[in-house]
Amino acid sequence: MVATDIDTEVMHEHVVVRRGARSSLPIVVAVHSTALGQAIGGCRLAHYPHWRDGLTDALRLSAAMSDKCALAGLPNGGGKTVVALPPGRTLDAAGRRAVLHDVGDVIAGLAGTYATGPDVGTGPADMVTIAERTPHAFCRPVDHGGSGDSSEHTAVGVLAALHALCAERFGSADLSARSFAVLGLGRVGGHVLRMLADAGATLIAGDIDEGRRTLTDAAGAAWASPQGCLTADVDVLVPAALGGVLTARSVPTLRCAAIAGPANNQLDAAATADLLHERGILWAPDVVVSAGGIIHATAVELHHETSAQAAVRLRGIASTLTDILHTARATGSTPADAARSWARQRIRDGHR
Ligand SMILES: NC(=O)c1ccc[n+]([C@@H]2O[C@H](COP(=O)([O-])OP(=O)(O)OC[C@H]3O[C@@H](n4cnc5c(N)ncnc54)[C@H](O)[C@@H]3O)[C@@H](O)[C@H]2O)c1
Repeated sequence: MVATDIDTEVMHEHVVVRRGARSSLPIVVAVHSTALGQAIGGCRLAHYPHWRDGLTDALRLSAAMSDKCALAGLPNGGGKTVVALPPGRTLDAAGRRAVLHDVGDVIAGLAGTYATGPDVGTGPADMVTIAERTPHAFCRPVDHGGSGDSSEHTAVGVLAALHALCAERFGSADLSARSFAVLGLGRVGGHVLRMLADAGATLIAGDIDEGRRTLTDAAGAAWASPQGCLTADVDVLVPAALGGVLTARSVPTLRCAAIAGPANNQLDAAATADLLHERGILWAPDVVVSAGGIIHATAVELHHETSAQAAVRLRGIASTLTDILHTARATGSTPADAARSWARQRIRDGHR
């Protein structure tokens, strides 16, 4: 069959499914696209009912990474590693090391077409272990020559996106004039809350972990339950916990005017973008908003740029989002559709 442009949008270039030689665990590495450059995407170590569910996740997440890289203007494509742990399976230190070496061997066999980083279930220290088998592992700790934890850079990107979103939705990028509900106060959400407080914004925040209340106290924010936060009567909702928070059930309960946050995969389904659009809630696509960490890490570690050059790329999130929101407004489409078209066009151009 002759490959067409449509095929390159949906087909992965290379997918490896391997039983780890040391761990006997199923390892999936999906390389979605190298049209713009080396494919990148984190290593997910998570429980799945069946390894095929891990394969499905790897295919979906690697395709989303292609969009994320294209929208971030990175010379990279999308990939993903998934280690599918059987239900209830735990790993001791030796077992973890074994599976990370197995992952490193699979990546080493890809001749540099793909590099991995941290994701759900893995962190910078795990990248050091993978790097014992392949050089294609980034986001290692600073004392191992890497750029370390990316959450603060992700938060900087979120702030850039919030400026652009407020300018489009409210006619002013001034955050001190706006109210925000930050849902999830983990590594990224905690930074975002502090930065919004520094900008003089009015704040509500919540987390399933009551221990995070100290962060709201320090930021002068009001504490709310996760549900109270989600449905707060604020200008902007900032999803910073897990994905899937915007659904056909939750959208009718929202009282915000706009949404932008770092949480990945905020929409439970593509059609939920239409529901937000119908309600007049302006949603900033998470693939654009959450890219700060990967932009910084790849710029510094893979492309050997200075921190100053990386910072310029990071601030570019604001202009990218502005372009997407303007396109969506001009064409009457959703920001999700505008972002997808933009990304696919860049990837197609890269194939030519
Ligand atoms: N860390 C990064 O650089 C980065 C980069 C891109 C995207 N993201 C995404 O941003 C989100 C946050 O990442 P993180 O690194 O801060 O994670 P994290 O694990 O440090 O924090 C997540 C927080 O959400 C809270 N939480 C979990 N379920 C919740 C719920 N139902 N309601 C309210 N709070 C809940 C947790 O208690 C925790 O405090 C994730 O979706 C992640 O995939 C993170």
